[in-house]
Amino acid sequence: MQPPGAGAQTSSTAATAMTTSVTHGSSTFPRQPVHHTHMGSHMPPQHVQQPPSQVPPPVPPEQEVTLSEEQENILDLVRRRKNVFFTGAAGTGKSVLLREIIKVLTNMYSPKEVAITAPTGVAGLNIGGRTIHSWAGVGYGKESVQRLYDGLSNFKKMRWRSTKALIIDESTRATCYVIHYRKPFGVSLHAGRQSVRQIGTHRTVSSRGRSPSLRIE
Ligand SMILES: Nc1ncnc2c1ncn2[C@@H]1O[C@H](COP(=O)(O)OP(=O)(O)OP(=O)(O)O)[C@@H](O)[C@H]1O
Repeated sequence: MQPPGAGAQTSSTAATAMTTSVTHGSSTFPRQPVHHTHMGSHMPPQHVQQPPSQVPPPVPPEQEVTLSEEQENILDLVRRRKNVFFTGAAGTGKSVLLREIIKVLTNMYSPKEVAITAPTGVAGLNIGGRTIHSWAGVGYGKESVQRLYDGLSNFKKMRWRSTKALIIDESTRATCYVIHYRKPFGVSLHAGRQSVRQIGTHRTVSSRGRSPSLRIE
């Protein structure tokens, strides 16, 4: 699944493993190019086998992860402040990569400047975040931009303005967006350059014949 306007450009690494493409200036937010990556045909899904023993094994301490070349390439795009969309089949290492992305972003910016979100509460909790609707403070997001904006509390407006990077982890769709903001949200809203037109669910968006995904324009 790709947002509207996505083109295709083969990545320099692992030609069979993933493709990377960049969108330019369509009506889809963000306006910055978005790198689209499909992860992992070289990494087969992993099936965890439970040991036959009755005694559960001790929980190992969190270990340093050595990322695969594919994961490292995507992380590098994030380090270079590129907007990234990545997807991949189950077990291809998206969650491991996302944890590293969060570490990089919270070092690059500050933890308060990184919004970690997901379309559902459970998914949000899995990554230490919250729902995109709750973070944005827009409820179901069905109203016009102006009404949504007018309904934001000062606290929420401040949160929008101070956010430097937005992560939307659509784990149920095996996709993840990482979006850097060069301009503060609030200013952009006022300037009308980058605006929230709609934050909707699959149903509200697809019923308008657009991308079947949570979408920010
Ligand atoms: N770079 C890595 N080094 C070692 N193990 C890894 C690496 N990346 C992923 N794994 C392991 O591969 C397995 C699958 O990874 P992960 O859970 O991140 O995949 P996923 O794509 O998020 O899967 P799902 O879509 O099912 O949630 C896990 O056991 C994880 O620890």
